[in-house]
Amino acid sequence: MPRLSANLSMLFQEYDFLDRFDAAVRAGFESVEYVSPYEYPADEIAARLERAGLEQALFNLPVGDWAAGERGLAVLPDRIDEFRRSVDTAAHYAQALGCRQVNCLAGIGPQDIAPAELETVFVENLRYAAGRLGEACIRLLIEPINDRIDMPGFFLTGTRQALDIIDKVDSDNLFLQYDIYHMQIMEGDIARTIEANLPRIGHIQVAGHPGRHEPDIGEINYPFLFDHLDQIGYLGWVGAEYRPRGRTEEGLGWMSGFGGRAKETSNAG
Ligand SMILES: O=C(O)C(=O)[C@H](O)CO
Ligand SMILES: [Mg+2]
Repeated sequence: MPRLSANLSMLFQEYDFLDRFDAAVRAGFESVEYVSPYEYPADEIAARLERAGLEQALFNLPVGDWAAGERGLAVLPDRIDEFRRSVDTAAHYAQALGCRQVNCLAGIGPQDIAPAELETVFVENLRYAAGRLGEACIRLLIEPINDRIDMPGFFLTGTRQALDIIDKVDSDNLFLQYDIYHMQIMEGDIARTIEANLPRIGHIQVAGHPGRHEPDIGEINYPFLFDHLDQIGYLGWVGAEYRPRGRTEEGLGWMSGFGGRAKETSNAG
């Protein structure tokens, strides 16, 4: 069974944000992740992590004005200075939280700017950020996200596109964040894609589809995929990034259930 990280932007919303850390460890998670730590002082979050004995698996670079619909700054030609400052902010938080990797959301590009121009901005921003974060021993990740349901207009939507961009950036500090839920919607072929790109994958996330609920609801065979991750030697975190159907604690049966079911699968084979 891979090591699990609780995504506190989606799980445990029954609690105030800072109380979600204790809830996560009570439920059996070893680490946490979330969209944004920046609303809280870094030392306050660090104290919650330490008290709970949790690792900080990941968070995002500042994403812009989320409530206004922004989903990252990295492709926006008129926000390059802000993007660069945001990298410093993320490095400060990552160091305070002992976090070894951060995810850069590409963003939603203005419709009147050609994709090729957005990509040029993205590549240059990523090259800057990968270098700056590398100096602090923090890995940079990019995550393709589905633009069919969750983020219409999002710039980065597929594995091939992400790997091409990583190649163009040409840094040894830029990795893929592979969110199985998004990639099931956009392209499928999950197990083979992960295996083929294992050294380039820095983080994996899970949710059921359709609905983005618990991983044991829907069409994706997570018992098989978790077993596969163990067999191919994936050593990173698997982030539980889903919208619980009810109270978070009541839907956590998958955490123990998958270990047993995955073992049965391999015994049967
Ligand atoms: O939406 C997702 O899948 C993400 O992981 C983004 O980084 C938002 O947290
Ligand atoms: Mg994700």
